[in-house]
Amino acid sequence: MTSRWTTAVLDTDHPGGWAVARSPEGFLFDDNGALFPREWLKRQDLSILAEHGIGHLDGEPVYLLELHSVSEVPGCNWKGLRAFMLDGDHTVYKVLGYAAQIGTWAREHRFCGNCGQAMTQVPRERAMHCQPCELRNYPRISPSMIVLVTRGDEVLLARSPRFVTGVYSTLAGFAEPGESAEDCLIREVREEVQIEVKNIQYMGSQCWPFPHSMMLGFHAEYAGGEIVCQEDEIEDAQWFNVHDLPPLPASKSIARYLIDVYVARRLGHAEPVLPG
Ligand SMILES: NC(=O)C1=CN([C@@H]2O[C@H](COP(=O)(O)OP(=O)(O)OC[C@H]3O[C@@H](n4cnc5c(N)ncnc54)[C@H](O)[C@@H]3O)[C@@H](O)[C@H]2O)C=CC1
Ligand SMILES: [Mg+2]
Ligand SMILES: [Zn+2]
Repeated sequence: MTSRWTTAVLDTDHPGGWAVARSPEGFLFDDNGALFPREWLKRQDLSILAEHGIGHLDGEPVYLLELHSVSEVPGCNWKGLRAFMLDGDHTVYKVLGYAAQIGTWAREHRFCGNCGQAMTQVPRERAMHCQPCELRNYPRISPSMIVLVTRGDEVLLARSPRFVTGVYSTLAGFAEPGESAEDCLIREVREEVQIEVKNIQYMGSQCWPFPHSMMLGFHAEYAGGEIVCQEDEIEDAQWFNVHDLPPLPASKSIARYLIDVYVARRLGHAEPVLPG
């Protein structure tokens, strides 16, 4: 199956195509969604900080207008990326997730971190460049491990104080320099719940644009210890029976996929497919 959305570095001097607009309050949308005819969108009263050509959707070029501030566009509203993830077309959410990461990265790399001078976009490449020190910055991607720890019919799920009320999810955390994926997973599980794990198995990966994670998903078996929640990070953690699960994360997340695969295996049901 060919993908409907492919990323590319497009020349902003070319007219036409679709555009999305992003302000501190999220993406602009109307009854037709978040993609607007680009020439029409650029005629609206928007405070444009930068324009980026980001890829092709169904063969049509797509641009991002990154705005300084929110503005009124008749018939339109603004909403955050998470709302687009929770309802709406998954491909459009992927376009917006990519747009959000490129927009944030370019905005936060307007000046060189080494000498403080203004940086410029490298033509035909997704990079910011400082001429005096020859420094190049590329979009940031942070590897993060996410793991479902299981013990027979039970799965270990936890709550962060940041989660929606009642929702429990798998354990996750960012890799530190020098760590392997397995080292990171073992450390995160120890830090967050003081549990030891064994038989670590890689399950799949997913790009997660909150803010710029590359989630590597694993399954691991319980090897020892009693649950002790990390102060401030983990509000509650429990072993849940696969027949009696709490409210779970959003259906397209890798966290949910890891849980759904394990439950399907225990119950002998067909396994789900990881959303891209
Ligand atoms: N797609 C999914 O199903 C899920 C994704 N996640 C994502 O996994 C990632 C890691 O999860 P957390 O439990 O929040 O991580 P975590 O357990 O490592 O704690 C987060 C803290 O780590 C620090 N940190 C270290 N390295 C960082 C980096 N490169 N970028 C940002 N903060 C860094 C910050 O102080 C941050 O507050 C997040 O992006 C989160 O949104 C988490 C659960 C489910
Ligand atoms: Mg964590
Ligand atoms: Zn510099």
